Amino acid sequence: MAEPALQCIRASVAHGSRIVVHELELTVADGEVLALLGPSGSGKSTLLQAIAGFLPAAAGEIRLAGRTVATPHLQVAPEDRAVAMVFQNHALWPHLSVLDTVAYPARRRGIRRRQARADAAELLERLSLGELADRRPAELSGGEQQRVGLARALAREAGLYLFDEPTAHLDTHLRAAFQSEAMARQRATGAAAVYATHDAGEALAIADQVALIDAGRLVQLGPPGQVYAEPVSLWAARLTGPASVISAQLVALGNGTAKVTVGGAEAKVAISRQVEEHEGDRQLLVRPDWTTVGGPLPGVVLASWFRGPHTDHLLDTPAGEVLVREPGLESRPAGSRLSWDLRRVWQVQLSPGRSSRQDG
Ligand SMILES: Nc1ncnc2c1ncn2[C@@H]1O[C@H](COP(=O)(O)OP(=O)(O)OP(=O)(O)O)[C@@H](O)[C@H]1O
Repeated sequence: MAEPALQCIRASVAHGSRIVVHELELTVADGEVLALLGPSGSGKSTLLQAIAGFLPAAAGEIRLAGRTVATPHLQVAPEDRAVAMVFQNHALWPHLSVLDTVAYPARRRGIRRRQARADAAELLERLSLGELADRRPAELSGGEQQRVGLARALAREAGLYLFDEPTAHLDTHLRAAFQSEAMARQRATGAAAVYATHDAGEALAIADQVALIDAGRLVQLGPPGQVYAEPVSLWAARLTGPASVISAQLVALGNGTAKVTVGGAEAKVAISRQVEEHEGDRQLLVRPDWTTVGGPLPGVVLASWFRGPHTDHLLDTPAGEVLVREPGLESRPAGSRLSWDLRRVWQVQLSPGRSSRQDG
């Protein structure tokens, strides 16, 4: 079997004498995308810098394609690691046109000038940068410079791409274009990727595995659907999306279903096996997309937010406040009654997580 693209084995990383990444265990298979999701200051960039070779490992080991590149006694130079680091901000060479900037990685690989420029032009088109091809960095806006830097990073060939919040300053549509281009490249080349972000939607959309990082420690690791539906703590639940916690009675009915009682009314919900083991009066996690408007449960509208594809209503219910979701634009006046239904719940550990920091 092929060696994993990346293995962090109890890897710790420090800035000076301060350890900021603690004994991290991670494996990224060939072709896999791992999202590092954590609040600002949780250590995402620090970990990427250690993987890229800009920072040493304070403890443990980092392997790339089976080769040890970092231990406390070894630090293989960045240029000798087959990784491409994609930052938020890239320094561009002032004398090169956008086209030649993006053609540069291919030229370095020995590809002929005409071919390299043709490939670069195609990549620029796909990233909606075609019109800038002849300009120099001084003639670009800050956001355009950033996108050219991203294009140049994508033009590199590597076994592992490291993305450090690459879309943080991009407009929504450019963000989507960059994400789809980055993922298409990564799939086409069979490379693996580690993608650091504090945007849960982005992490869940692009990743095969999501690692939740809090204060330099791994809190949860799993496929997007699992970290979203089965967060290990309230902190993990809030990091991965909107969540309400209700106090309600839960009785398991078998076959992954249960009855939840709210103010004397009942809803039949889906549960995972872990929830079944804990039936009785519970603190239950409810995602807005696990609810529908209309149904057996009572509530009164406290506030509503139109979000484009859907409207979220905050309801006061006998089980506590719940965010309920309805497709489209629906105005429901504050104080009006709104019945609702519940399709799924998750038993949540109410400890906020390892750190006292909540949402960064
Ligand atoms: N060059 C540095 N010297 C000293 N401490 C640093 C340095 N860079 C980062 N730190 C500290 O290390 C910790 C982790 O920072 P890091 O930049 O890795 O977090 P992050 O998750 O990438 O945050 P962000 O999302 O804001 O980029 C923070 O406490 C930060 O203050």
